[in-house]
Amino acid sequence: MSAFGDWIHAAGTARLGLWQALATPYTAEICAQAGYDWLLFDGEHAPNTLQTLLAQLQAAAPYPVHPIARVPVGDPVHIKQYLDIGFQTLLLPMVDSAAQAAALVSASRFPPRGTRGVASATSRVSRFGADTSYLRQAHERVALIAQIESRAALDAVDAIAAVEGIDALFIGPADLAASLGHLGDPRHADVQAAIETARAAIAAAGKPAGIFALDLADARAKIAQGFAFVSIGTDVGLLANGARALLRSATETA
Ligand SMILES: O=C(O)C(=O)C[C@H](O)[C@@H](O)CO
Repeated sequence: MSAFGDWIHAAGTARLGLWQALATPYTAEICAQAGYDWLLFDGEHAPNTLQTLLAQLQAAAPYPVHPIARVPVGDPVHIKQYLDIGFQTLLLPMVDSAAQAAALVSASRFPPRGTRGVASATSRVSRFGADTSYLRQAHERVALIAQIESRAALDAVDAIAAVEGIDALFIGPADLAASLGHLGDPRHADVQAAIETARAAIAAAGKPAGIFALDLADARAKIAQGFAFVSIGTDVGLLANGARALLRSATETA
């Protein structure tokens, strides 16, 4: 198992994460000191740029939390840029085949193992050249998580999980539901059955299975189901739901 997989399983319980979509270093630091095992910084569905992601990564750096970044699309450009600013673990959306997964692994590795461009003298990840071991060790430090969130990905989950260099797989219920014909209904029985099938296949391949939980009850259920790393909430949800709940409480008659 990879170093990331070892880290996931070292706790002996599910690693709990919080989704970051507010795209600000201030809220990232607030969440980083809250005690979560990992934070997901979303480059796909949040108003993030490379600069905002860098600022959030720097804000979280002093805290014992594992930063994971989701690239907007799995391509060599975003992989290269996200790794160069210092993310070591990337979540790759919409991985639908083993061939696609293998190409993404190659994009994350320096030659001769892959095709990642080299700029360690100016990159934060190698401490701007001070970490002279980075080039040799990068392929061992980088972890890639393939998102399983389509019918095609379900059909290929065994092959994707078998790809060397894919350290873990992560299920996206919203997109999976849409792909299965249940747009907006990730709790549909067909979707939940597909999620369990994928989870079992990932576990059988010896790799950690992660998932985005729909709410706290779903998070508890997914942990009990055997998911190894679970996003149990979002920063946006905490703020939006908390703001509404406070107003309701303040205006309710005693
Ligand atoms: O498909 C999903 O579900 C995910 O990948 C998680 C969502 O994208 C997350 O942004 C919450 O909506």
